[in-house]
Amino acid sequence: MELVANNKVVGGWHKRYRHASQTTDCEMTFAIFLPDIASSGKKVPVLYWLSGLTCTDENFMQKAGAFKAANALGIAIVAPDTSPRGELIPDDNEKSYDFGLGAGFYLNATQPPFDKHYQMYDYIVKELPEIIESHFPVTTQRAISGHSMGGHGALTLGLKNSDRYTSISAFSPIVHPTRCPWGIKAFTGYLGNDKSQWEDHDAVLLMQNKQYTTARPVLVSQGSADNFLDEQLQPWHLQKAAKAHNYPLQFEQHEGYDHSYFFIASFIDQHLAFHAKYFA
Ligand SMILES: N[C@@H](CCC(=O)N[C@@H](CS)C(=O)NCC(=O)O)C(=O)O
Repeated sequence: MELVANNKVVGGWHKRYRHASQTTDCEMTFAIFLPDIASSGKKVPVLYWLSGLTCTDENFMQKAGAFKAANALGIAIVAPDTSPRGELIPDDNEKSYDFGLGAGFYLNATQPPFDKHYQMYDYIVKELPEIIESHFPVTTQRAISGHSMGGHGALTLGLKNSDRYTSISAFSPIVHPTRCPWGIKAFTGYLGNDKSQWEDHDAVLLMQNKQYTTARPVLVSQGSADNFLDEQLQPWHLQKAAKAHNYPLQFEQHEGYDHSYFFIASFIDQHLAFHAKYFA
């Protein structure tokens, strides 16, 4: 693992690492925030943060303003990239922002030419935690959160791996990707035309079909002035599924907030406190 950035912040450390990933068969970069108590050797729990379309590990670390609260709560935060990267990694022919590089959708692609490297599900759920837990002073307590495409990732990975994550949260998530343009485009490209293969990656369907062993608590925050709300995000589908199945979903709509990191920066402390409750 190569250390590519090392910044002291609020008494803790922000670090970026590059490493060869066996899962995505390319070099990957991730960032980790370690609170100050980790420096004295105390092991801390980890929140995995999954970013949205066009992002890298840097967006959250630079814009969310999560360090002070994470430091006070004694939580490490890991922010992976949103897709495999590099010259040889296949991209969308049109180089659009919502498919290919920067848009891995946190699933294992089955369709060539994407299947070789776009294995983000296995990278996030298996390979990355193994790396984190063997190199850093962390416990095996994990929570998962994310934004937009990363909110979809947090919900689907969290629901499907309720033995691995104690709580789940999301900002402005894509909740029903089998029914919105971003999801349909990504699932067609990565998973093919057989829609039965898509169901396993749709938070609403996972909730409806009770595809979880333990109903881990979920917090979802959504801004009312989000320009993707009606066409892409449609959180009411998740609210309806949760209600129908008595799933512990805490859904909060916030007036006037948009889709940006200004919204995330406004409520990240609340999300961190939510996760800390279940780490305890
Ligand atoms: N039209 C936007 C769509 C992408 C977008 O809004 N991305 C969100 C996640 S879905 C984001 O976090 N962008 C990066 C940032 O704000 O730092 C663009 O082309 O950048």
